[in-house]
Amino acid sequence: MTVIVLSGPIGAGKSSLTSILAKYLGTKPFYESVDNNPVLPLFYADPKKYAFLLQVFFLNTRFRSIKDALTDDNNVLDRSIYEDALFFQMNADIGRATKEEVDTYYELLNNMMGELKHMPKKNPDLLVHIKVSYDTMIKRIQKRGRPYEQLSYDATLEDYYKRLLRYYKPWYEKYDYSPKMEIDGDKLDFMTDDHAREVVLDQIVAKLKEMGKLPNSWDKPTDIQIEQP
Ligand SMILES: Nc1ncnc2c1ncn2[C@@H]1O[C@H](COP(=O)(O)OP(=O)(O)OP(=O)(O)O)[C@@H](O)[C@H]1O
Ligand SMILES: Nc1nc(=O)c2ncn([C@H]3C[C@H](O)[C@@H](CO)O3)c2[nH]1
Repeated sequence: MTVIVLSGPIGAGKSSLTSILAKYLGTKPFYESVDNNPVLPLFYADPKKYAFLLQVFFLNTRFRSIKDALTDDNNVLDRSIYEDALFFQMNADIGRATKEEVDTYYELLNNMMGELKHMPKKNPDLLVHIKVSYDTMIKRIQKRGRPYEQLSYDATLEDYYKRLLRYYKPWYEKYDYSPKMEIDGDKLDFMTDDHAREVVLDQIVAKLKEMGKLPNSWDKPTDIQIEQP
């Protein structure tokens, strides 16, 4: 059983790479709740009011996914519980949560992380982090087109996104729940460039091999269908 988690800023390409990887490795993809998330549009309209509620929503869905993913089978998750505190801490730092909300959040998070220690598998096998610059992030956010994420919807999102990128660097450096590797999301256009996609998949397979974590049943597929969103 092999569990891979993706990480990276908004629009970095996590869902896209999750789908590609799941097809390539023949594993099961788990996606973050976005289009079926009733709190996300409320948060972008009024971040101060909804930051805590959104975080509890995500924490709950991420906890369910990682619990399922660590229980059986080979899985790929497009973002995991390990990035949850990064988002909430950043929102708290810019005044979007009260002290009571911050304290309650961290108690809940610690409680949930404690539960993972009792799972058949305690940690993922590999974290694949997609690193992107601000320019790439914005291009991808525009390409995907969720209205409430656009700078035209709220000009203060520029600061929010730039800040998010600053929080990711130390977060990735500190992450130690599993082995990790970084993909250059600026250079490797794995959605439209076949060669770039092969480079990315080769890098991930090489890392899994080196760790002895490539599923035994795996055969390199000759072709995989890429769904353009
Ligand atoms: N490497 C890439 N090259 C070119 N386009 C990409 C790449 N990665 C993602 N995209 C495009 O950028 C957009 C955002 O990608 P995706 O939804 O996978 O990001 P994400 O990291 O899952 O975002 P979020 O954090 O918001 O869930 C999509 O339109 C996708 O097709
Ligand atoms: N505040 C906040 N906390 C989170 O844990 C979190 N995780 C994701 N998101 C937002 C980013 C994208 O708009 C969209 C898809 O990733 O959801 C979050 N927002």
